[in-house]
Amino acid sequence: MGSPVHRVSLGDTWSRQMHPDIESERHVQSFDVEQLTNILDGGAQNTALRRKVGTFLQGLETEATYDAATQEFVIHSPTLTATKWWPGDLGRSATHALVQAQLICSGARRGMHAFIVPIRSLQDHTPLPGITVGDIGPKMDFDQMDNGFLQLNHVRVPRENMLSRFAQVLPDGTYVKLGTAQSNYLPMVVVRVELLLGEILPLLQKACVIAMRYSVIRRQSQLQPSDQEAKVLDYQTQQQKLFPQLAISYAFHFLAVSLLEFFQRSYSAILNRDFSILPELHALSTGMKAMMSDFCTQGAEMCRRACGGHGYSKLSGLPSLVTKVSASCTYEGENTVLYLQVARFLVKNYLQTQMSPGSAPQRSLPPSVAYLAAPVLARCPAQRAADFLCPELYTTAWAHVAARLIKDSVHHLQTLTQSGADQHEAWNQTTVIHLQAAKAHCYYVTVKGFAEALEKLENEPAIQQVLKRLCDLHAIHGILTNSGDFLHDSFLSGAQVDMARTAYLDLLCLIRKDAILLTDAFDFTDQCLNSALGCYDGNVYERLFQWAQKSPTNTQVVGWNYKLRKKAENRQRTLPMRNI
Ligand SMILES: CCCCCCC/C=C/C(=O)SCCNC(=O)CCNC(=O)[C@H](O)C(C)(C)COP(=O)(O)OP(=O)(O)OC[C@H]1O[C@@H](n2cnc3c(N)ncnc32)[C@H](O)[C@@H]1OP(=O)(O)O
Ligand SMILES: Cc1cc2nc3c(=O)[nH]c(=O)nc-3n(C[C@H](O)[C@H](O)[C@H](O)COP(=O)(O)OP(=O)(O)OC[C@H]3O[C@@H](n4cnc5c(N)ncnc54)[C@H](O)[C@@H]3O)c2cc1C
Repeated sequence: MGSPVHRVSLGDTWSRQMHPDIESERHVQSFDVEQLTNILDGGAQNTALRRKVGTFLQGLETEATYDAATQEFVIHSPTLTATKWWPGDLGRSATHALVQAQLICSGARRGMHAFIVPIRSLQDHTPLPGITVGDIGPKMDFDQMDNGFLQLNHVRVPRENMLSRFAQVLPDGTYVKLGTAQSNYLPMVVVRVELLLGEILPLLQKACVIAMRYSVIRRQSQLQPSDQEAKVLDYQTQQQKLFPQLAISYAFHFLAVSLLEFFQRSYSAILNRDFSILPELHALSTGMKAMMSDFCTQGAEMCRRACGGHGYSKLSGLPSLVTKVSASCTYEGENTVLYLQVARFLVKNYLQTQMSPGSAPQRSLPPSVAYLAAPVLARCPAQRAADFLCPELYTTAWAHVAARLIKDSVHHLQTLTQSGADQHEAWNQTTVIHLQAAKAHCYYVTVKGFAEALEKLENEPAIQQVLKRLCDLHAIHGILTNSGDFLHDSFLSGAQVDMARTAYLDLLCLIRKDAILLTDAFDFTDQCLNSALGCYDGNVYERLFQWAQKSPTNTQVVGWNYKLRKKAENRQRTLPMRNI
């Protein structure tokens, strides 16, 4: 099989021939890889477009006080701790910033609004009056990015510089609200939704590609005494490390795509000032950002460790992927804070289901939490391992656990408030339980989303079959790693957990034969992977050796040692003469 030119782009001599160990993985194809890539991209045209272009955004925050006399906003960061820290491109490059600031007009605080603020001269790029700006210094990664700090000392901008789709300040300072208080948070939703597919998920997918390809090249020990050394991917424990990461990569892909579609459908309604959909959109985008960044970080680290010593080498590309994806647990909202936003949404909706008919106008629950009102199934009906390969069974199991944990968290909250605790204190004392409930809800959403995405692939039976195995694995992996939650109220018995494990181990064997193809379908170029372990052709050791030669220790330092030695020799020769 030849090397698709869009994947193999390093142009080195090794790329011209396939390593037989990776070539054999692609010899018999149970599905069409290009077709799966097209499905992931949402069509062949999008694949072609993606191969041409991988964006991102920024935001800021402080105080903006309206001065009606001059029709300007005075933007000010009043203390050292109000200094904005972190925005990308701010350190050296940006000429303007979009500042998220607390609006103060006619003496009242109106919440967060966005303002365009010029920060550097367009003539000589020096900071404008009142602006203190610079680079924040060394970071764990993103060295190429000039993340910056910004202080604004009573900087004046015209009234027109406030973004005013959802709120306006009239010349006399009258505040006109066109949306809800929450609509000013919409930009966070937009960025979070876009980051999932644009930045966070590809980092795990790349780590999977690298670790999977390396695992069919790396041979170590024997499976049978007479055999040649086995590919490490043939070890069950290696499969257990990597296949859940592959499954999650696909689960998150389909979920992020459906979230993007939901966002696009909702966005036009929001622009037309229908905000009814915003709470669910917020909860979904926030929960998915938190869950994806958590799992992608753990998954990328698992892939790194699955590559043994070479995974620790920067030439593998894996350390950089791990440190980059780790940042996503913090930026665009720290994950604990985000999960608690989801919990707030869950509590509200659960309480809605508890309202007695007639006590308040009943509204239907948003689709993602409709399970809270579904009839309760006390026991899982599974009787054999194969029953755990039924999407309806495991989706229901996840809904059951999420609903129980949400109910439990509300119960704890209510018990504390009924015993006289202040509402905020009661919330804080139950946040660990809320966090657990929010995480279970998010897992349920991914399982349901993956299963629904597969239903739409009925015209691609081969791809549907191979992806269903990943969907099953994702759902069962979660059940096994959280088995305590499923056993807690005897929804699952110990015997049923054993059945789930049997189904899980069988799936590892089935996924093994398609593992390389499933990672090929992500369609990363060698250039984009930038990994000596993960190139399409599998020529790992040749490339590692070649790349190691380029290490400064092997080039400049040799010359440097030589110069030092020469200098020392010269000194030895000249010193005695001087002494004379
Ligand atoms: C190549 C590398 C790429 C790297 C790019 C990195 C770029 C990074 C950029 C950034 O990091 S920009 C900074 C991002 N900052 C955040 O995301 C802040 C995170 N914090 C929060 O989201 C907080 O929760 C909060 C919303 C700021 C808290 O504010 P507040 O205390 O006012 O809120 P609450 O009382 O919790 O909620 C009030 C109300 O608003 C609803 N809500 C909250 N957030 C949103 C939202 N995004 N969209 C819609 N609605 C939202 C919340 O549910 C509450 O509603 P009710 O329950 O009262 O109805
Ligand atoms: C690589 C990178 C790029 C970034 N780029 C940008 C950018 O372009 N623009 C921008 O504006 N910002 C950017 N940021 C900043 C980022 O948005 C913030 O760091 C992030 O939102 C977390 O806020 P914080 O640093 O104040 O954390 P903190 O809020 O100080 O969090 C510290 C700890 O406190 C806990 N905590 C905080 N509040 C609560 C709560 N209510 N309940 C329970 N626990 C809580 C957190 O869980 C965490 O454990 C970037 C950050 C990074 C790392």
